[in-house]
Amino acid sequence: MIKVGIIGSTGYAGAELVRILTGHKEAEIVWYGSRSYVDKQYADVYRNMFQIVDAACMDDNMDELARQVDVIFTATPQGLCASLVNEDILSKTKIIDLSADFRIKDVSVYEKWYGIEHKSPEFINEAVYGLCEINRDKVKGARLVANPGCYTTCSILTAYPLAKEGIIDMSTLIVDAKSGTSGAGRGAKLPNLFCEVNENMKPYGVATHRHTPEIEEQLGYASGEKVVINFTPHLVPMNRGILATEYASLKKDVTYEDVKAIYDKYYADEKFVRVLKENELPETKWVEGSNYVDINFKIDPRTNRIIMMGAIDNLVKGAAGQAVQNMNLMFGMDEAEGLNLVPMFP
Ligand SMILES: NC(=O)C1=CN([C@@H]2O[C@H](COP(=O)(O)OP(=O)(O)OC[C@H]3O[C@@H](n4cnc5c(N)ncnc54)[C@H](OP(=O)(O)O)[C@@H]3O)[C@@H](O)[C@H]2O)C=CC1
Ligand SMILES: CC(=O)N[C@@H](CCC(=O)OP(=O)(O)O)C(=O)O
Repeated sequence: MIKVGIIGSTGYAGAELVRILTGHKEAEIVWYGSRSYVDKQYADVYRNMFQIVDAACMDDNMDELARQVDVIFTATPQGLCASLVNEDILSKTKIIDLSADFRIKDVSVYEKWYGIEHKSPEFINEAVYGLCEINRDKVKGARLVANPGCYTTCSILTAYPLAKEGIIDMSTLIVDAKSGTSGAGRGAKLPNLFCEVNENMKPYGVATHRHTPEIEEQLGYASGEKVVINFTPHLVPMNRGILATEYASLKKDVTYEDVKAIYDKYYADEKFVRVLKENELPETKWVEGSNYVDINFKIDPRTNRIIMMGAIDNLVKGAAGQAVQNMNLMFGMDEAEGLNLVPMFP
């Protein structure tokens, strides 16, 4: 049994980790980390866990945690993991960080977009960007995994095969994405109150959202060129789900069959990526509660553009599910263990 500690177990991403790991055959949570609920029963913080989790929340003592567990998930605000990690801790345990601290290789880019000083830049190079479908082999040997962001997971996986095969003009790429409100976490924030979100749809972070450089960096590796995109996120009145719609000009004359063959080349054997049938478009409802990414595309011959679409559950493939997928790879377990979550409907 792998012993697991979660720092930030009381946030939305942490709670999703608890839900998924509760059903994992080879992992056991021994540390429910919290800042605000120390000594309180976890099942009193999240009552869906009544009679399922019998443990109290514990202080975020990283040194003690590193001695006790095989892997630590940090599901905490930006900057926290970077302020805790050091060589001693990494020599005792592995870390999967759900925040952005180790996702961006250029520390000055991180500091500019996040507006904070990076406290342990010496570990950035070592960290593996944990997008399993793309970096599987590197994840297997990692001590420190940077779990990708929710918008980024969806946006990158949706465009990756076409960027990699060079059939789209990367300078024309536009990513328009919508997220449910759980993406913003459990902390009370005025823009996320019921009356502000319900019956409403709003863009935010336009031209400034911190996921922009993460998408640009990863699609830059795929295409082999510097990528600069427009990324526009929107908040929509749903609990969970991300839908990314991406537009790019085609560099070649291609048919539906050509593009489908490219997606199949990369994803036909991927358990968690479902390239849909022709004319069936991704919807957040069909992936809710699961680790799937649903992807499809449409060629628009009038504009010579391709429209790529992807849907995920932000808390599962966009956070906790992907983190568990990374853990499975790091410990040589079945990559899908704990993740055989059938999407819920309605
Ligand atoms: N929500 C999502 O869909 C996604 C989130 N993420 C990332 O996951 C991380 C967690 O996000 P999310 O769960 O949404 O956020 P929440 O606000 O819901 O939870 C934050 C968690 O961090 C803990 N925490 C806050 N401040 C501190 C601190 N100074 N020291 C220790 N613990 C602290 C909180 O503890 P307590 O409540 O006990 O005070 C809580 O458990 C973030 O980095 C986020 O960007 C990534 C992908 C998707
Ligand atoms: C709806 C909403 O507010 N979503 C969050 C993204 C959550 C996420 O993936 O965040 P990290 O990259 O920090 O891990 C946001 O836009 O900031």
